[in-house]
Amino acid sequence: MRGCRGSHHRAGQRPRERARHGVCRCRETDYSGNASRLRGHQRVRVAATELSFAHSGAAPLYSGLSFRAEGGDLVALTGPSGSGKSTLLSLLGGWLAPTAGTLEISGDERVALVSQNPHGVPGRTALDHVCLPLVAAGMRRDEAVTAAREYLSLVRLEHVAERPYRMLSGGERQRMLLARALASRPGMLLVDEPTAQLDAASAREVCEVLSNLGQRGALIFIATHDHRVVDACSRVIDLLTVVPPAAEVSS
Ligand SMILES: Nc1ncnc2c1ncn2[C@@H]1O[C@H](COP(=O)(O)OP(=O)(O)OP(=O)(O)O)[C@@H](O)[C@H]1O
Repeated sequence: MRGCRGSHHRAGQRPRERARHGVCRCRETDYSGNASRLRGHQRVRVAATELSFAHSGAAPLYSGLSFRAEGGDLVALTGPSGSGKSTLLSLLGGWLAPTAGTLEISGDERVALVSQNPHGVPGRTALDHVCLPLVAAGMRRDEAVTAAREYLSLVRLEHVAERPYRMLSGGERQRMLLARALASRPGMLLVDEPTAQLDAASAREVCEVLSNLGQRGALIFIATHDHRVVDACSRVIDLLTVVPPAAEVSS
């Protein structure tokens, strides 16, 4: 296994290429099917220093945004619509580069994104979806099935493992995609508005799952408007206060 290199995203630097579902430049060869441990990677650390970002031709979304976070943190990104929550996820994922300041990421850089609108293959089962990143990473199919069942159980979906995607509810789809993202064993998990499309009961289930995931060692950033999601998080970065001055980071 080869270690991940740390990276700086500096102002003016081209965003690096990165696969959306947690494939990094290191080789991950140790798949045992045990869903409960992170192997061979140091916990990710993120340090944003005096970060500014503006989309081309637009006013800055934030300037002077500074925060630190590391594996095990469950961080809510809050702020009104248009304050730049999804944009900050893209900066953290390396798909955008800061306009000024630095975003330093070291340790386990593997990243996975769960987007706001769940997508899946209608006829494929939940189990198939979670197996995919495991098989793609070289795991044998039978081992992948065992591991995928563990990830599904982590998000309380073992009972729908054999159900096709088209028959899953909105909340089940979100949780299944969280399980699939976790199956790629990211150091950092980026989640965009996980409860936006959900009714109260499904949103509560997703919050409970997110709260448990925070204890697994990955660094999780969640862009959200939902106070229930914020309550499930251990830290909050409020972008309301960085349009444009300084971020308020509370524990
Ligand atoms: N590619 C782009 N080019 C120019 N402007 C963009 C681009 N992407 C987003 N924006 C603008 O940047 C601002 C921040 O968008 P972003 O999606 O990050 O906000 P948000 O806080 O996640 O919003 P919401 O809560 O509504 O999802 C918005 O005004 C949006 O229109």
